[in-house]
Amino acid sequence: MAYYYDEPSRTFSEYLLVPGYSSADCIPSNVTLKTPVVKFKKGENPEISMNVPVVSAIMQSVSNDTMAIALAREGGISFIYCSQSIERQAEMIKRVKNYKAGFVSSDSNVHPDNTLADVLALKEKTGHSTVAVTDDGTPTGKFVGIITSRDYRVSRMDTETKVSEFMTPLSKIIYAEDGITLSEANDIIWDHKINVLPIIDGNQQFVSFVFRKDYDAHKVNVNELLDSSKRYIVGAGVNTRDYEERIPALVEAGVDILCIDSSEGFTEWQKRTLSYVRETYGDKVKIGAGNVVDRDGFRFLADAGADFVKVGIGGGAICITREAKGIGRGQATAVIEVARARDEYFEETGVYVPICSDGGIVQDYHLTLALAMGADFCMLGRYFARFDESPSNKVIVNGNYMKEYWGEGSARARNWQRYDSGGAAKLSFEEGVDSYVPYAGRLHDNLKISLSKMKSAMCNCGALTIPEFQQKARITLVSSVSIVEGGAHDVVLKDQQTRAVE
Ligand SMILES: NC(=O)c1ccc[n+]([C@@H]2O[C@H](COP(=O)([O-])OP(=O)(O)OC[C@H]3O[C@@H](n4cnc5c(N)ncnc54)[C@H](O)[C@@H]3O)[C@@H](O)[C@H]2O)c1
Repeated sequence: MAYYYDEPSRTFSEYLLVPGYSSADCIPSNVTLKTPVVKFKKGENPEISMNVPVVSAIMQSVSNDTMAIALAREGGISFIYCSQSIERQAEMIKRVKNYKAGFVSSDSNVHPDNTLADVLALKEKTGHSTVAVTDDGTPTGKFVGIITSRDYRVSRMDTETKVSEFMTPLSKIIYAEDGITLSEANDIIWDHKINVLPIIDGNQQFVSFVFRKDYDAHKVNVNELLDSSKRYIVGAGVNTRDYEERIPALVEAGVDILCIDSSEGFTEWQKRTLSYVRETYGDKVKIGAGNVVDRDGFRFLADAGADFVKVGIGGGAICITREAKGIGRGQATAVIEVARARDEYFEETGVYVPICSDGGIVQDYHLTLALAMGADFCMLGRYFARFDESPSNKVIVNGNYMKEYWGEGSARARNWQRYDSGGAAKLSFEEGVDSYVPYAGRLHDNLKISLSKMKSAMCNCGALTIPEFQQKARITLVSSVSIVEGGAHDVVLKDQQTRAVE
């Protein structure tokens, strides 16, 4: 006879935090959101931690190199999607690892025979007023001069004037050699009171610009997540099929952490993939696995060598696994059970295996609840898909800006042909949908607000760190009637249609 659970499985919206005592030093600016990402032994520190407890989902519409740079800048990690060719995914990883914060590859370049008219057209197109002059007009050509708005007067000059006649030549420019650190570059900018510093290699080839105005932006990102060589940390998804080719290519490209991407992690496929990593790389290559929704699944993956375990089946906004196959579990219930299993495993073995809650985050407070219930960090898809930095198109739908967002189980993602049902018969049903989400602007602005809500709630519970929060949190189930009470109620909401009476 089938096993029946005593309790229904529940989602985050069914719970609330009950505040506890907060002392005077319990203020949001004192809260740290640092959290472990990979397993560690009792008394030791994890080799990878994050400064904010969020990662972006392994999805075509969410995590590419642009998103990875933006999120690492804020202290989190993106897992670049694996539903693409190995070469393309490795290229994305390389772009993140080669990205040097503060060193900007120029998008505005001309050659000496171009004219003022060309410069003005370029400025109109890029919106940038600093133009590099290289012998071939490319961003990597031989650097011969620079043009800023101080070099020309449109009202007094013929627009056919050649660039070579009005540019500031290299002999009159302060520049620096490639290899300089950002802080050294900024010192030169300050000492010489200049706005831009060209970086040139030993052969006079142009490498990048460092701008004075970026200095403050860089300083603002106190949470940036960097490796020991000061490069951004980046993750990548892998599957349980081509791992023997894909993982070496990603490792070669410099990936910091991998995660097996699947709706269901309690499988022999995942054990084989984890064994391959341990046999080939020992503990040097970090890899998470999942997804699971119960104690047995967690223990299976922890024993198989996972560095972290991802929790959640069917909770994603674009996921229809529950409807398609009747498989899944309420996200809150899954996190609570797996967190208990993680603590029990830690007691028994002295090894702490972090868990990641994947899916089901609709409101910002759901993130806070997931952490309170024991998640070490959360993976989000829809949340990040809404931002400028996600790879998908921005479109206008019924007069509103939207971003496209599609599931990895949708036909759109699966067009990248890796899926079959394990044999000759192709999977003929979808487990994800193709959709729009409201466009929300820059990642930095949105994440700042979400995390400040989290810090504020932690303070209400008297906690300054995530582990302390998990110890102190008191969580209550709410009745359906009190959920109504929690929203705006018994008032007439004002909207754009409301007109003042003169
Ligand atoms: N988290 C969720 O709730 C959820 C739900 C649905 C889909 N998804 C996403 O959709 C995508 C597809 O998920 P999935 O579970 O279908 O992918 P999957 O690749 O893990 O599994 C697809 C099928 O292939 C089989 N399989 C896996 N490795 C194999 C191997 N080496 N040899 C033979 N057969 C093998 C599996 O048993 C399964 O039947 C993933 O990106 C996943 O994250 C997520």
